Amino acid sequence: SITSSKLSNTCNMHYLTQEEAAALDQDLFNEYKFSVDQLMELAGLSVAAAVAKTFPISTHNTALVVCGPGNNGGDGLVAARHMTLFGYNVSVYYPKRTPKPLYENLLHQCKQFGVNILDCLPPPNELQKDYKVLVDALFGFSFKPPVRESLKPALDALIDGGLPVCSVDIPSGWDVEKGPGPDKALKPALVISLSAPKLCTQPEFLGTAKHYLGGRFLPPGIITKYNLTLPSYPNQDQIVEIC
Ligand SMILES: NC(=O)C1=CN([C@@H]2O[C@H](COP(=O)(O)OP(=O)(O)OC[C@H]3O[C@@H](n4cnc5c(N)ncnc54)[C@H](O)[C@@H]3O)[C@@H](O)[C@H]2O)[C@H](O)CC1
Ligand SMILES: [K+]
Repeated sequence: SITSSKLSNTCNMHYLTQEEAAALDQDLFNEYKFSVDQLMELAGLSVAAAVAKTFPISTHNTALVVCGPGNNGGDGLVAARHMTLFGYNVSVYYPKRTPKPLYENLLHQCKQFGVNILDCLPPPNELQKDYKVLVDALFGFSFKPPVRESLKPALDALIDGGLPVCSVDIPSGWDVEKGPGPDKALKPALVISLSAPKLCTQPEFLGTAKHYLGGRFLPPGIITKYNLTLPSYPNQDQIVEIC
């Protein structure tokens, strides 16, 4: 039945702690010799694929991607480029830029592909005028609450924009393990867990949000080491739904 397949898809899933997520990431770089660009490209591509599947261009052709200072923001820059290739009209808001070639190059590529880079954020109540969907690439698994003042307006835009939000890896502002705090929290419509889901993406926290797994790059040794029980990706797909 639908119920039992839903249970089998989530009940025995191993959700990562913040420490495990960081250790797994480090293993990919140190033990498996991946470069961050390689993984970010696949992560960002899977984000774009999940957004397009959930909010098709036929109904949601304009998107704003809000990017933070770390690799979660980098995934957002990659996703923005791929969404442009898919035909979306994409804008990026990237208020706190880290001066590293990786991010500078990704931003440069966005510009070359016709992504509109915003200097300032429209007030939350005006976002609905220009956009149909928001992508939350503000914070990922390294976030420690509470959010600092400088990035609060960016988070508030995602919370108060009145638009569906697609969160990259975790919903920004949430505790990576404990989920949304007692204060006003983001309520995403879609979460794309990258490589493996973190504790805050358990069904009790996500409620009715759609949940996809992306970042199809884990070597078998990592799956064994971290006891991961992940759904299998269909065919050549970059994403798989976690029901
Ligand atoms: N292994 C994988 O699956 C891969 C995932 N990727 C993505 O990388 C992020 C994690 O990236 P990381 O650079 O470690 O950190 P974050 O982007 O989560 O954020 C760090 C950034 O945010 C600042 N910050 C932290 N706490 C706060 C706060 N309370 N207020 C304001 N700012 C805060 C911090 O100073 C840093 O600047 C993962 O989630 C995936 O999205 C990789 O792309 C590929 C491999
Ligand atoms: K996020």
